[in-house]
Amino acid sequence: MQTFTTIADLRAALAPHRRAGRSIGLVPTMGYLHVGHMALARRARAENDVVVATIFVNPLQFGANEDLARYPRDLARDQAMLEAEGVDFLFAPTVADMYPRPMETVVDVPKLGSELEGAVRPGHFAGVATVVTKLFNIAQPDRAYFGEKDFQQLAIIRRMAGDLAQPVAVIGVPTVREADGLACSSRNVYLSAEERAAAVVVPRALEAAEALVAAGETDPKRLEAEVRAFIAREPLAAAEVVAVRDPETLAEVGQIGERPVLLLLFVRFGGTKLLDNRVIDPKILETAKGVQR
Ligand SMILES: Nc1ncnc2c1ncn2[C@@H]1O[C@H](COP(=O)(O)OP(=O)(O)OP(=O)(O)O)[C@@H](O)[C@H]1O
Ligand SMILES: CC(C)(CO)[C@@H](O)C(=O)[O-]
Ligand code: BAL
Repeated sequence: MQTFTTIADLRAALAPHRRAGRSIGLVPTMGYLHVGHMALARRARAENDVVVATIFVNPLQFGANEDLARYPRDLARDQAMLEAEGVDFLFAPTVADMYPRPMETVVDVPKLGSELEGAVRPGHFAGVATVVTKLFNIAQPDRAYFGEKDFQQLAIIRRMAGDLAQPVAVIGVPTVREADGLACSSRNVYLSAEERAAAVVVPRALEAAEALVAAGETDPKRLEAEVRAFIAREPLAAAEVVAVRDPETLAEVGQIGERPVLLLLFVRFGGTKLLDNRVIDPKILETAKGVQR
């Protein structure tokens, strides 16, 4: 695997492959990689001739009081992990390589980007959309891979790529979890031992919600309240976002019944944010009940 830090060097490495008609898969990350990132890399490896991973802790998507300076980093370990997955090129620019002058241009998906996590982190999703557009322009991939754990981010990137006719297929990859169900996340390293043990309440809350829907809950507001109460039983957890939404549009839903719904969680443990979500399909739950009977 070759590592590049400048836009020009990555483009020069990709040019002969593009001329030869080879497909390019892109895996954008902020580094400090874990098995969730590896699932993205593996999928990209399986579906493309050339795989490019990127590691860039993007200042545009961090708020003034967020963890930009202390975001975990370990380039040597990340390189070894990507190499083991058969990634061809790593693009790991510095902030000066990526943004040689202050960015004047912003890509924003303002409606989707200002609610849920976006309401708690103003400007965050515009920073994401802007850097992802720039990464698309730099690598010009045929396919780009993003985790479903960051469900709202994936929805925003899909919408952006569609609205702007960006010539890339945006592919979502299912969430990879630790043994106890907690979604793998780079920021999990911030958790103290007590917080890590308590964090299992997040996947458990998703399971509890599914059980409530299976038992007949149809009111999204009541389900949200029940999930909030479930999380509140864990004293170290502070639920910022508990939302039942349409999985396609992220719009609010009137009733849980015919169509699948998304339950989206953003829960803080101390200063650490954890995201998780689950698509709950009442029809499948109904069928499963029938099979058990
Ligand atoms: N557990 C996971 N399973 C699948 N994909 C994941 C998982 N965690 C992260 N990803 C995806 O990897 C890509 C890069 O994410 P990022 O580098 O921010 O990692 P992260 O673990 O989500 O970090 P953070 O803890 O900062 O949110 C994103 O598309 C993200 O959705
Ligand atoms: C997509 C991304 C790499 C853009 O900086 C980041 O938001 C992430 O790691 O999810
Ligand atoms: N994984 C999403 C990137 C962020 O929280 O900044």
